[in-house]
Amino acid sequence: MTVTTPSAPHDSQPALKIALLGAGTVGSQVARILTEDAEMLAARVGARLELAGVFVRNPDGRRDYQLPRELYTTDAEALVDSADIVLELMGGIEPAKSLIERAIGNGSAVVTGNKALLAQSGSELFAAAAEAGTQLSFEASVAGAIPILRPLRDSLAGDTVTRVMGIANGTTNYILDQMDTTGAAFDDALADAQELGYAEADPTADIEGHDAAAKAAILANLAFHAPFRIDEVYCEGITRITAADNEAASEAGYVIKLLAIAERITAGDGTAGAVLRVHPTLLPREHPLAAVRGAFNAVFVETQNAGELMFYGPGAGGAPTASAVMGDTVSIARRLVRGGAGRTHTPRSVVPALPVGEARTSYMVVIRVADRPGVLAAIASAVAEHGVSIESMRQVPLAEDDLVVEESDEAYTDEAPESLLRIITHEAKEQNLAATVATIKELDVVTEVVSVLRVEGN
Ligand SMILES: NC(=O)C1=CN([C@@H]2O[C@H](COP(=O)(O)OP(=O)(O)OC[C@H]3O[C@@H](n4cnc5c(N)ncnc54)[C@H](OP(=O)(O)O)[C@@H]3O)[C@@H](O)[C@H]2O)C=CC1
Ligand SMILES: N[C@@H](CC=O)C(=O)O
Ligand code: NA
Repeated sequence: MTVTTPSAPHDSQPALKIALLGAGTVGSQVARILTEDAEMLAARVGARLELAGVFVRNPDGRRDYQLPRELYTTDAEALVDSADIVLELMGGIEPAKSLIERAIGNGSAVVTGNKALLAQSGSELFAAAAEAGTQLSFEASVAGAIPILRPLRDSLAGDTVTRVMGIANGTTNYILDQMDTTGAAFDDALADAQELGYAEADPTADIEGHDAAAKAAILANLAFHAPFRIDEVYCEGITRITAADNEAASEAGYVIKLLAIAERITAGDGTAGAVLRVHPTLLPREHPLAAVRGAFNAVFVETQNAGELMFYGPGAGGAPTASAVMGDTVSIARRLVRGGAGRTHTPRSVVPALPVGEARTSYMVVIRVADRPGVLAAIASAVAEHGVSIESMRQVPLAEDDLVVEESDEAYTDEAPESLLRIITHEAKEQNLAATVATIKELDVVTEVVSVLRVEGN
């Protein structure tokens, strides 16, 4: 599609120059909105939003939404220096960080969706924007189109947020949902997510949990008004999930979701802090998060006064994310027209990140055991040894053809039939649960640890 930039609405209106860095999945949709909705935006802002240019690697590349060729440039510095508002939609750390710093140094406002950058260098960028008296907005960086960051920073600023838990990565939710509902293979579902524009340029960030971890750090930063970085987030992706995990989840009435959790806790030594964690998690099928389909996201926020809030909507995709970018852009543009200092985010609280072992959670452990007297007692004793109590234990005899009997292994004779034992623990400290699994693995009545997954929402 090729459009000519429409004649500027209301030439008498002042114009704000917009620099667009990146014209991929999200940037091309922002270009579309700036072009097709120019009249509406000008009326809403009180000034025209004039696209000064688009920085890309390949100015002759084909785009989802094609602007006139002369708007595309590889001279990022000149473009940034010409703009009132810089929209950074490139991704990656460099040159995005240097260009954002350049824009802030010029006193220009910045809008970004770059969660990887903010989770690594957000504190210094927020400080630079505050020092320059300009605005750095980033609603698109977490949960796509969902307005979650502004409510955390502003609407809930007078409350105390104690926990944030949600599905914050659309690509992995799409993959898990496709595998759960259609039996799709992992690789096929990932390829679809990439085709649909959900995945990062390098989808390893999605499937290994790094994208969700970056978002957990940003959510915690705004929820707890304290700086957090991605290297303070415990992170497990979905690539370790096995068919046995999926079978165990389904058999027990659960669904597996990749959850990002940031929670205020007090450690065993009395230190008040926060644990930030991302990992595959079992949710009861009736839990609201279990019903989140496709690339949608949903975030639960627990607070002292407002109670529990839930935010839901598209977490990925060009147009939904562009909506969040444009929300920040219009908000900034209105302030530039009206005058006044930019709204900055300067996290002042000190909330130390605590090790994941201090978190309280529960586990579902599925093991294969020899079916003989004393097995349950041995398991119960191993669990109790670490101060963990069992919520439920279910034994399922294994049919003969379920057994893979190795010739050389005398333990697997006809005299010792086996069964699957599914244990769901009560909530306990992560470190005690992990120690319990390690002890169970060593028991001679246990022939295999089939599945170990954390459980939420029981
Ligand atoms: N996709 C999504 O659903 C969401 C994405 N985001 C974030 O938004 C940002 C953009 O994502 P998305 O649009 O999907 O990414 P794409 O990979 O689709 O687009 C990236 C764009 O930036 C340009 N670009 C990248 N690196 C450079 C460079 N070194 N020099 C010049 N141009 C460069 C590319 O140019 P060229 O086209 O010439 O290669 C391309 O136009 C990322 O930070 C991402 O994490 C946030 C929320 C949702
Ligand atoms: N790759 C990300 C894009 C949005 O942040 C995701 O899948 O959520
Ligand atoms: Na958002």
